[in-house]
Amino acid sequence: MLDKRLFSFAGAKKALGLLCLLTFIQSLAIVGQGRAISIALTKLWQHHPLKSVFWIVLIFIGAYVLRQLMGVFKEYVLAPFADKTTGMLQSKLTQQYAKLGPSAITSLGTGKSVTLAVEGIDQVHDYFTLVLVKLFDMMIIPWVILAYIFTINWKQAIFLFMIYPVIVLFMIILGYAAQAKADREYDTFNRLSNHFVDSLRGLTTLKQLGLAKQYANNIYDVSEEHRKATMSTLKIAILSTFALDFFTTLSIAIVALFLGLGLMNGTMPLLPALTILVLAPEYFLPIRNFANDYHATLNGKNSFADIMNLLDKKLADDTNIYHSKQQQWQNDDTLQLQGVNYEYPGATEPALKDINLSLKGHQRVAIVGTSGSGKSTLLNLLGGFLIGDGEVQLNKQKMPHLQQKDWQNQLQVLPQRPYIFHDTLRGNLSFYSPEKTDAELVDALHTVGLGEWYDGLEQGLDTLIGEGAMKTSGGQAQRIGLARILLDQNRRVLLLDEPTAHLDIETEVHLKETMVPLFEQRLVIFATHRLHWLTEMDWIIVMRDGEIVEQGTLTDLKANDGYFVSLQSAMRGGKNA
Ligand SMILES: Nc1ncnc2c1ncn2[C@@H]1O[C@H](COP(=O)(O)OP(=O)(O)OP(=O)(O)O)[C@@H](O)[C@H]1O
Repeated sequence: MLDKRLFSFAGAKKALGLLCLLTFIQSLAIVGQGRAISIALTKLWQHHPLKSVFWIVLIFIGAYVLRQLMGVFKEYVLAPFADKTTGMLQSKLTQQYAKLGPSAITSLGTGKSVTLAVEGIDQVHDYFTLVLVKLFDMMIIPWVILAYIFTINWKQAIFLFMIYPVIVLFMIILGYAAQAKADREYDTFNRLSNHFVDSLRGLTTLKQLGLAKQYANNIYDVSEEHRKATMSTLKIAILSTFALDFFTTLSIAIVALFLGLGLMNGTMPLLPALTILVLAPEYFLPIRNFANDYHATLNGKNSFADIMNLLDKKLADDTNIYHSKQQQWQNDDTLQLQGVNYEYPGATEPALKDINLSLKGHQRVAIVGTSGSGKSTLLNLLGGFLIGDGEVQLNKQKMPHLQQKDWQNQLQVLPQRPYIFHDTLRGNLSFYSPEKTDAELVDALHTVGLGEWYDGLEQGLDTLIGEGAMKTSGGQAQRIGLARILLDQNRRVLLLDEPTAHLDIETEVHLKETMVPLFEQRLVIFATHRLHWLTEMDWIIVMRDGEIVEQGTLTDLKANDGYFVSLQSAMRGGKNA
């Protein structure tokens, strides 16, 4: 019903303690209000003058006002707690995304990650403000009322006490049914978010392939599924409201019947009978309110659980084991992997199996293999973005993984498509090296072959680029990525994940001229399909199905006449190498 992790937040105990106190005062006000109206009505029924009920009506009004005021105060207590906690959750969640890295976002789905951090947080806010109040009402108000009724007529109190678990049982059964439906609704909503974001990002590809309409139908199908899931949750919600209303009304009717019989045969005076009758609906009201809002906040409960599970995900806490002697990767520095395996969460097969390799100094290393052989996974593992098992050594120093600050501070990464942020050209070039002057940035642009393009920009380095601004071509984005590397001479380990895979051969040839000089004085690890790069490399690692099947120099591998040679002939452009 309530996630225990809620109590671990700062201020939770104080807010909940206050909520408890205010609800208790409110329950006394409810009893006072019921008692006062019953006394007033009894007096009037017994033909007392109107004047005689003046004070008691005033007490009734006072109790009523107190009850409403407590309701308002409860919101005042809870709203700041919910605002503060959800604000903190949102910032922790975005920080956690950054810490978990791109592989976690990919497995969660970009759409869901964004929805969770925006809409999910709003749902959690509703969950906090609605459910907590109703839950405390349910835990306190009925029992104060029952205790008071017990002092008036213990038999009626026992009847009300006995009927309560029956209603709770109904609520639990319907709650379980609603939870299952709401889980499906939440699932389809997340799928819809992922589909929608995916199709927006891949719109160009979809248009090019003429699949935009088919994909739109696909989104329509998922949204229909979501609509149906929402409707079936609502059906359960309405059914449960009806069932609870029916049973509570029936229980009140039974109480009224016994009270009426008691009045008729003279065993029960009017005042206590009327007091019990007025208080009986108040006794059931909190559980009805809780059940009504419970369905509305199930998505908030699911989002809260998802957010907390993400925040509870274990991060590597041993990221400071490696201490590099120098700030820069030196020619005698070494990196070794022994028996390293990696399996993606939920995968049936490991993506990397028993990896053994040894790299040294300013070596240029290529990783080759067919698609899906594990090149990117190995590169991500070497960069410390994925953590596998097995032994890793940096400069003969053993460590459990490569998510080491001192190692990662030496890395530069050039992926297939460098991300161009929605920022000025200056910001996009210099966020790794903000100390660079404009002249140095312009120099770097000329070096990577963007001089002509830059000269044509009216606003120069102040030109806004990226999404929602001036678009850059694949080749231009790749050159901007290269300029970033060029500008940061401190980092001396270069990880390249098929940086030219999406470029035409002409652009690739031009880029190659700029890239090769960057390989000087660096440890270069280059995953590639294009075999013409291999002549630039000192060492080649050949992968198949997650394993390293061969490694050596190009000459050695050719002479071996093993898997590499058949791979080479299977790949187009093999003649280049
Ligand atoms: N995020 C992921 N979750 C689950 N499995 C994954 C994930 N990324 C890759 N894999 C699987 O791991 C294996 C290795 O993938 P990887 O991307 O490392 O291959 P690759 O050699 O780089 O392929 P390509 O040349 O096509 O980029 C593949 O079977 C792939 O399906």
